[in-house]
Amino acid sequence: MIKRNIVLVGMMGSGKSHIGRKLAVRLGWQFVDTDRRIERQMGQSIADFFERAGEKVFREREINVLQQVSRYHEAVISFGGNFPMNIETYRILHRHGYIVALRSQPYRVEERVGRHIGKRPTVDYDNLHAFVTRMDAQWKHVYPYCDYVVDTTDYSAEEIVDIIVKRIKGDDIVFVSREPKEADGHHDK
Ligand SMILES: Nc1ncnc2c1ncn2[C@@H]1O[C@H](COP(=O)(O)OP(=O)(O)OP(=O)(O)O)[C@@H](O)[C@H]1O
Ligand SMILES: O=C(O)C1=C[C@@H](O)[C@@H](O)[C@H](O)C1
Ligand SMILES: [Mg+2]
Repeated sequence: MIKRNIVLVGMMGSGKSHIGRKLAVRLGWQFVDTDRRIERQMGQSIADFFERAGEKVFREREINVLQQVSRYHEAVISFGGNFPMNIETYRILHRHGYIVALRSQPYRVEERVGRHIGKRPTVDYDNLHAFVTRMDAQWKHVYPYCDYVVDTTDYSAEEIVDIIVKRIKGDDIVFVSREPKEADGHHDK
């Protein structure tokens, strides 16, 4: 299989941003976090942008970022936790991206998401358990379409990076190197 990049998807708090950054460092690739990119483009936090512009505009911005970054070479791309995974977005991701889904047991997601009250605009912090249970049920339908699924409940970031690196070295994937004209030099923090 020939790919250009690795995309990390999964529910909020599964560790996409945390792991993605470290995976990119390990591979010597660029790192893109769609949330951070939107925050940079809009000059405000996701929570503020979402509140001011509304969900529709936020989702359009996410799709716009998806179209920009899905063609990158040698990039680890971490998506937002509410990123609309449907047939259309899946096709765009799958064309150039090796899709790694991060999943975690709901209790761990509750623990991680509950650490930053207010950061994630659509989370119902007053009923976190029920919210995460619903999210977990929705994501279960997405995993079968992904190239690889890693459970991050009980592993450190370093261990998860090791698991992904081992998998991509053994999974008969060739990652096409970046062409100079497409390199944009941006690294998301
Ligand atoms: N394997 C792990 N071990 C310990 N802590 C972790 C691990 N993965 C993530 N975390 C912590 O959990 C929190 C949520 O992680 P992170 O922000 O990476 O999730 P995310 O999947 O990017 O969420 P979102 O979809 O909202 O962007 C962070 O505080 C992060 O440091
Ligand atoms: O809809 C939401 O509440 C969110 C959307 C994504 O960008 C997430 O990454 C963010 O943390 C929360
Ligand atoms: Mg994130």
